[in-house]
Amino acid sequence: MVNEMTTRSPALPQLAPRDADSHKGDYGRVLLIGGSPGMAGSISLSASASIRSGAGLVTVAVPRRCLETVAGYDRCYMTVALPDDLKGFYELAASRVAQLSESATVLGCGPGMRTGVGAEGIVKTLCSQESDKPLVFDADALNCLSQCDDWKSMLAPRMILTPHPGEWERLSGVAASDRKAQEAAAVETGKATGATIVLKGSKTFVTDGKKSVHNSTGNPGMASGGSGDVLTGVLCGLLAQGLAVFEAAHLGVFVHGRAGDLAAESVGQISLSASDLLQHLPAAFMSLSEQ
Ligand SMILES: NC(=O)C1=CN([C@@H]2O[C@H](COP(=O)(O)OP(=O)(O)OC[C@H]3O[C@@H](n4cnc5c(N)ncnc54)[C@H](OP(=O)(O)O)[C@@H]3O)[C@@H](O)[C@H]2O)[C@@H](O)CC1
Ligand SMILES: Nc1ncnc2c1ncn2[C@@H]1O[C@H](COP(=O)(O)OP(=O)(O)O)[C@@H](O)[C@H]1O
Ligand SMILES: [Mg+2]
Repeated sequence: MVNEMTTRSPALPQLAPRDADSHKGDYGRVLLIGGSPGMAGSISLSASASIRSGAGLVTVAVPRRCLETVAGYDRCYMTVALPDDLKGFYELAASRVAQLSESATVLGCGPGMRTGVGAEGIVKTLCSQESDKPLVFDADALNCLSQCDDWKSMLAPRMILTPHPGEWERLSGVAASDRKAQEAAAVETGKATGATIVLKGSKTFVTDGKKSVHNSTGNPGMASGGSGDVLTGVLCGLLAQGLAVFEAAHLGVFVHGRAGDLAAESVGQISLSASDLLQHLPAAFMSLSEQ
C-alpha cells in the first residue's frame, strides 16, 4: 500500500511564460536514443512529441539502418546514425552516445531500441555518467536495466523511469496484476534512489518516494501502440525547458492525458492513434492556462 503519511500530493506545476527575446538555446537540447528496423516510428513519435512540448532543439540518434526512415517522418528534428548490426545498436554505439550526450541538456532512451549488447552498453554508459542532466528511461532501456542485478544502484535523482505494468514487473519483480503492490514498489524505489517513477496505466502514478500523485487525465482510447513513446518525448521537452524532474513527470502525464482526451473528442476513442496525441498536444498545452 502507498503510505499517504509518507508521501504528499503536490499542485500541478506550470511552465513559465517565455521571455520575448528568448531563443531556441534557452529551451534545451534533447538527445533521444532508440529505434530499430521495424520500430523506427517509436523514437520518431518521442522526438516529435519533444518538439511539440517546447524543446528548443531535438536530435534523434538511431541505428544507421533506420536513419533515412526516421529522418523522413518529421523535418523539425535532427538525426544522427549510430553503429548498428541487424539486431539494432552495435557495441560501438555506446561511446558515440557518450560523445553526443556532452552537448545535450536532456537525454531520453529506449523506445523501439530492442535489447542486446549494444543497447545494454548505451544504458550502462548513460547511467555511469557523472552528470546532473535529466535522463528519461522508457521501454527497452527499462528492459536492459532489468538485465542488471544491481539496477537500483544505477539509478539517480536526475532520472525518470516510465514503465508500463509489464515493464515494472520485469524490473521490480512485482506482478502487473497487483497494482497496489506495484505502486508501493515504485514509492520504495523512489525513496531508495531519488529517481522518479512514472508507473503508467489508466491512472498513471508518479512518485519520487517523497511526493506522489495519481494522474486524472487520459482515456482508454490511448490504449494504442505508441502512446507511451509520445509520453517519453513530452517529458524530455518539459525537462528541456527547466522543469525539475518530479515536476516534469507530474505535468507531463497530465498534459499527455489531456491531449488524449482532446483527441478522443475529435476522432473518438476507437480511432485514436499516437499520431492524434501529437496533433492534440498544442491544444493540451494551451488548455493549461485555463487550469
Ligand atoms: N510504432 C512503433 O514502432 C512502436 C514500438 N513499440 C516498441 O515496442 C517495444 C515493445 O514494447 P511493448 O510495450 O509493446 O511490449 P513489452 O515490453 O513486451 O510489454 C508487453 C508485456 O507487458 C505486459 N503488460 C502488463 N500490463 C501492461 C500494460 N498495462 N500495458 C502494456 N503491457 C502490459 C503485457 O501483458 P499482456 O498484454 O500479454 O497482458 C506483455 O506481456 C518497445 O521497444 C516499444 O518502444 C511500442 O511502443 C508500440 C509502437
Ligand atoms: N485505459 C487507459 N486510460 C488512460 N491512459 C491509458 C490507458 N491505456 C493506456 N494509457 C496510456 O497510454 C500510454 C501507454 O504506454 P505504453 O504501454 O508504454 O505504450 P507504447 O509502448 O505502445 O508506446 C501510457 O501513458 C498510459 O498511461
Ligand atoms: Mg512503451
